[in-house]
Amino acid sequence: MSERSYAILGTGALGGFYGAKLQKAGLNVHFLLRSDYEYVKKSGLLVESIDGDFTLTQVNAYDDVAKMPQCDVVVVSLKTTQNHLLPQMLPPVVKENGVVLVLQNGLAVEEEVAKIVDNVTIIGGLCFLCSNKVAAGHISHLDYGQITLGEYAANYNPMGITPRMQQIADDFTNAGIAIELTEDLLLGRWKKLVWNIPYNGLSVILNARTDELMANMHTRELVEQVMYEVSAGAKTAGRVIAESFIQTMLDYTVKMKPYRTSMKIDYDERRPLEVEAIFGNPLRKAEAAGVDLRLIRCLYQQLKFLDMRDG
Ligand SMILES: NC(=O)C1=CN([C@@H]2O[C@H](COP(=O)(O)OP(=O)(O)OC[C@H]3O[C@@H](n4cnc5c(N)ncnc54)[C@H](OP(=O)(O)O)[C@@H]3O)[C@@H](O)[C@H]2O)C=CC1
Ligand SMILES: CC(C)(CO)C(=O)C(=O)O
Repeated sequence: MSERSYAILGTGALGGFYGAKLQKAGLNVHFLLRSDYEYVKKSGLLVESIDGDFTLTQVNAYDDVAKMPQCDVVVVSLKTTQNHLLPQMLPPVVKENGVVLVLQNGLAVEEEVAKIVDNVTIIGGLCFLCSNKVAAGHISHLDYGQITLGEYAANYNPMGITPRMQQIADDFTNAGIAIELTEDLLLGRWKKLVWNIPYNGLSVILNARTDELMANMHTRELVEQVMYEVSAGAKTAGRVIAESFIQTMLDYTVKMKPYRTSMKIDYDERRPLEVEAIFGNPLRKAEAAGVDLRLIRCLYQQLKFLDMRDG
């Protein structure tokens, strides 16, 4: 059994799910909560999952990072809209030579983390997970769950497969979470954006689920065009996304259960949208390389309007 301790910063749909699985497998896990703190401290966490439901009647729950022990691995699972809190949250909770594991969607979060903490390994994880928090301490895992891990280095230079990645992968695998390792985190992040940019954006702008976007020939074509533009964005960072990958993402979504994307759920719940991490950062990176991603800019501008008006 691994001796590594884990801190989960943001016990929601994703952090609550993976953190609960790690604790169930016997790891020492510490959960930071906000509105659910009192409930979870008293009653624990319930995970309803396609892989089998389970309850953790006792969890280490905290409402303040200052009360948490320093941990070997700190999982960042807040929405990126809360990342302005990371400079206060991360330093007290991560051990010297520990790991910060960023499991959020979007681009360039690892760069932000690197400005906040020294002497730590930063690993990014691309999560193919469909999970929602449906009530206090109650997570509903609907589909998938695989994480692709990649280690961060300055300028996103590819790091290959490192022993630290392997150790974390072992902990997650032992907890029943499927893990893939990537030698190039930046390529992994752009590949994840091939899905998130068209579906998260269009689901909000057009008030549509993934199956609706794929069933209509006009939106199906638009999704594909946006995917190709994401691939053009990746190219500005020197990363090549194969055409076959775009086809795979389209096929994967057709086969997916009709899904309300995470951004659509946030919009419907009147929560802030992760527009900057998922759309703004890729746009700015491409722009800095002299390329204007016009379709993505058009989605960005509409999402900013909706986020400011309704969020
Ligand atoms: N859900 C999914 O299936 C997937 C999510 N992702 C990504 O994972 C990240 C997390 O998303 P998700 O889990 O869905 O979001 P959630 O909103 O469900 O979870 C975030 C949690 O962070 C908590 N939180 C926010 N601010 C604080 C604070 N100051 N102190 C303590 N806790 C805080 C929230 O508490 P409160 O309950 O009070 O709001 C919430 O429970 C996002 O980047 C998302 O894009 C990626 C792939 C799939
Ligand atoms: C790809 C998917 C559906 C699950 O990982 C997702 O990232 C999202 O809804 O934001």
